[in-house]
Amino acid sequence: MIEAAGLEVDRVTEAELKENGFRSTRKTKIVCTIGPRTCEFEEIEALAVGGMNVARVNMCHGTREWHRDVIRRVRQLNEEKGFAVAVMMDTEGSEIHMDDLNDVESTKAEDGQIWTFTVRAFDQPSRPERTITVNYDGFAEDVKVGDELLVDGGMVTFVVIEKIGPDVICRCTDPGLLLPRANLTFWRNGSLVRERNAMLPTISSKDWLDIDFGIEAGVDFIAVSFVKSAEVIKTLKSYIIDRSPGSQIGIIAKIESIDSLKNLEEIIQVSDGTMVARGDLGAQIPLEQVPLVQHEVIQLCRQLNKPVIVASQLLESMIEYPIPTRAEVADVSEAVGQQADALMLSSESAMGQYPEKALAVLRSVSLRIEKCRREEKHWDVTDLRIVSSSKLDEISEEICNTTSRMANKLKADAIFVYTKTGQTASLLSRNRPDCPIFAFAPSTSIQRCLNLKWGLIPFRLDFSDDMESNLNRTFSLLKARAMIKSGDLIIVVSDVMQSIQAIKVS
Ligand SMILES: Nc1ncnc2c1ncn2[C@@H]1O[C@H](COP(=O)(O)OP(=O)(O)OP(=O)(O)O)[C@@H](O)[C@H]1O
Ligand SMILES: CC(=O)C(=O)O
Ligand SMILES: [K+]
Ligand SMILES: [Mg+2]
Repeated sequence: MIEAAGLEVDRVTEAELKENGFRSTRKTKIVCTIGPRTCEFEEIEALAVGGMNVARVNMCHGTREWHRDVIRRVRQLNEEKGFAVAVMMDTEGSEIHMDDLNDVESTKAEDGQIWTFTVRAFDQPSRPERTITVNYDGFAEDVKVGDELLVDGGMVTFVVIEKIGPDVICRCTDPGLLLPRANLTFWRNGSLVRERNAMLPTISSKDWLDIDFGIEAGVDFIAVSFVKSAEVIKTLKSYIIDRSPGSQIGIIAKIESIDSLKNLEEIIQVSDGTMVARGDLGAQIPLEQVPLVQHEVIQLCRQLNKPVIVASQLLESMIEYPIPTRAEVADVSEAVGQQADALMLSSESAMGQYPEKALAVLRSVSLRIEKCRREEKHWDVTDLRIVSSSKLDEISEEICNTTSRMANKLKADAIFVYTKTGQTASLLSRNRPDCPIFAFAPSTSIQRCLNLKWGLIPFRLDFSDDMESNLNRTFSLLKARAMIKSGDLIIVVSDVMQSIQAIKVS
């Protein structure tokens, strides 16, 4: 962390601020999935230099030791090199998937071939040819002859022709590559079958162990896969408070199960953020509905003051190619234009050939679209609903709304917010103002958590209840580092004092 008498800011952000000026600082945050292609210290560092705000580890893949090493490297990078990269752990969840194919990269299913899906486990040498083990014991009971079995939402399709005890015999009707641990859904008369498989726990026993591991390893966020209702998020939150009192771990609800859609508002309400996990979502609802759900979730999150991540296949072709397709650029532009808090790379950064180039595309598209919105004075006139539960909080909320409008009208250079919990910073971010929001928070864990939110530039700073002295100190520290200059117009708010100040830097 770069530290000058108690003021710490991300090294890359500081450089960007100086180079491009406040207004052209990127507002949309970037999450990168760390995988075999990006797990070494130098590779993670290259992503951090390229603008990664959050590193994601996916517990579907790799061992806990592997993840522990990655998390350690991110921490080390933050400490030694002045970054504030947050760590997000993503749970596996217990939806139905195939086995790891004994670690072969992929296997081809040809048109008309007969394959067996079974709940039996095999030792490597005894596995019969064209046999796939399924992780869910009730599988053979849930499916019926005539059901369609979709691998990865339709990358490969089978039809069930016979059931023999634990074995389900299928014929391939749409050939393609089977990938290790690919997700399986089954469809009857054009509808997704939700039978006993709908009762699978959102957090499996393996997930609980992973969560213990995550708490112990000090992750900043836990993303819960296949959330169906708000209950599971509440249970996890009380579990974490029990295990680790005072914990700042944020819980991200992944919207990827058809069951989550009828409980969206409650789920978002109890979570600390949401991810539109378009990969699995697109295997559970018709594809043409995925963009509509994305739009709805982004709007709802904004209303409920929660950050939202748009994930999966943003730059899928860049797994293999150094440039994206025009359609992918349009998709990224759409998510930035919708003002999602963050965009996420999956395979592109985990195992693709061009992780840094993919990151650069997200960065440049974000900057371009954000600039365009500013130039068009595309200010949001969205009526934000009141999220506070007490009158005092409602006053703070109103102050944040007014501050943002004021900053836009006065063309302020930045908003400064002194925030003990991060809440006031979040209420400002929610307004999506034109200028960047410098958020001063007392701990590095709050600083990292704020790094997921739109437009926030998180600093770590010890501050007191005396706003006058906080301001004097911050201004002189920032001026000394050429991060603000005389003549800049700054609007200041805090959760110490319910007031708005507009200050021209002298
Ligand atoms: N830790 C890891 N070890 C090995 N391979 C990994 C790891 N993390 C990711 N990958 C590879 O990158 C791919 C994309 O990662 P991603 O996190 O999107 O997973 P996914 O399998 O699509 O599941 P999810 O629905 O949770 O995103 C994976 O399918 C896997 O091949
Ligand atoms: C990210 C994720 O889990 C998905 O898109 O399915
Ligand atoms: K996962
Ligand atoms: Mg998923």
